[in-house]
Amino acid sequence: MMMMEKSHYGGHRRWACSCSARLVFWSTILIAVFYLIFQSPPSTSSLHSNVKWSGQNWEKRVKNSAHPRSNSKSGNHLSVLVTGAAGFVGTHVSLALKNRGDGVVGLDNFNNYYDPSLKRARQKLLENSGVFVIEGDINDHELLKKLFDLVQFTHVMHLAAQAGVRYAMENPDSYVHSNIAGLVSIFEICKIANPQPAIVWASSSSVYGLNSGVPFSENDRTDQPASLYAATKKAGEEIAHTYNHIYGLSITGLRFFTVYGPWGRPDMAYFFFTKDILKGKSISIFEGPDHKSVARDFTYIDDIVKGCLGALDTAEKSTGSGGKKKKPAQLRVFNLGNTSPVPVTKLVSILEKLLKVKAKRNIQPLPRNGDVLFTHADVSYARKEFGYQPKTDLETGLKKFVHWYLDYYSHGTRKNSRKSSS
Ligand SMILES: O=C(O)[C@H]1O[C@H](OP(=O)(O)OP(=O)(O)OC[C@H]2O[C@@H](n3ccc(=O)[nH]c3=O)[C@H](O)[C@@H]2O)[C@H](O)[C@@H](O)[C@H]1O
Repeated sequence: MMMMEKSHYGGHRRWACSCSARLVFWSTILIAVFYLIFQSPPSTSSLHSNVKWSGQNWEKRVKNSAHPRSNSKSGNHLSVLVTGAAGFVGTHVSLALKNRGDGVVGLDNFNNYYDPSLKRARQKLLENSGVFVIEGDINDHELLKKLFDLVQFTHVMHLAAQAGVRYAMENPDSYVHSNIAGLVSIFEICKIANPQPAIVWASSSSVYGLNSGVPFSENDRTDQPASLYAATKKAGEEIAHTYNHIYGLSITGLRFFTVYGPWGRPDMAYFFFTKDILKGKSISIFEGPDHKSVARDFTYIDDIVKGCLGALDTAEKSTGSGGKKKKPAQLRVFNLGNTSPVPVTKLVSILEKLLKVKAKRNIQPLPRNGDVLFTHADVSYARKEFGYQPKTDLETGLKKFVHWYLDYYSHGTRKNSRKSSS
């Protein structure tokens, strides 16, 4: 009996306990839900600005980095904001500008589209050369405002973008976010800056889409893009026209043709072919209908850098102020290619020779995922305007790439087991 009573009493207490525990549990959940619904979380930008983008030290670093050397080799004394500075082209262009004495501030969001540790390594390289790279997004208006309040940039080299033609089918939003919204965000801040900087930005050879007439000239049609990537770059060129027309921004678009070289992008074929050949993994080589070879006008990074600097140096000043245009401003688009397309099969043969490893070739029909059959640049306009003349053939350029690749990744595995990305 006693036992029963005890147990009854014990049972009641357990019931009461579990009841109040449940009450506490559900009220916590309820409070959390209310909090999530009715409290807007602090914006990431303000969070960041408190932590990373303020303080005298931060401002000093920005200003120092932006300041051109008085004995600048170019004699131009540019102060350039380079977006996408920890990217492949961004790193090389930033270094070249800094080395000749121009001021450079880098901006990069270090996203994980490909191995961010490669971007961090590039950042280290830049910081060793005196280029401060700010971690932030081109869509962060508050950060851009802060930067433009601190520095009177003479130029913006806008290279931040979502790259890759095939990835657009997996993640279309990121192309709209970076290549459309991000571009508008950059134009908006430049539009209200006083004085307005001149802008040079990365368009793409992919705007030529399904065109069949070669070589591709800037005057050719660009209304048949084969990928969303290409479509966002084409849209960017139209948006550039609008900002030039309404606000007097001086804008130059550069159509890059399959840029490769040391510190390159791991999502590009020459890069992951190298990785896979070394690992003994098979590589897919695309071919066109009737076994037609697919070819690209592969362009070495040093040639592209020269083109970027040429475009910056010949960019005229913007003509607007206070958000209003005073008179017509410069609007240009240039092809920056190598002018000699090479079949992808030949690219693979060169890699085999340099790596001394036979590739396991898996020939596949070109998937309908954004790729085009061939690209080929006519660069006569860039040659005329700023003496652009590509000098590096594919074999010479790949040799330099392979040298860097082996050095970078063998050091990585030995010293800090850095993984090569895919
Ligand atoms: O000029 C540009 O505007 C673009 O250049 C670059 O695009 P692409 O020219 O397509 O380079 P990339 O992917 O290296 O493929 C190279 C070749 O390998 C073939 N390819 C590719 C993958 C594969 O598995 N097999 C294969 O044969 C493939 O069919 C192609 O023929 C940039 O990535 C892009 O961001 C943009 O800047």
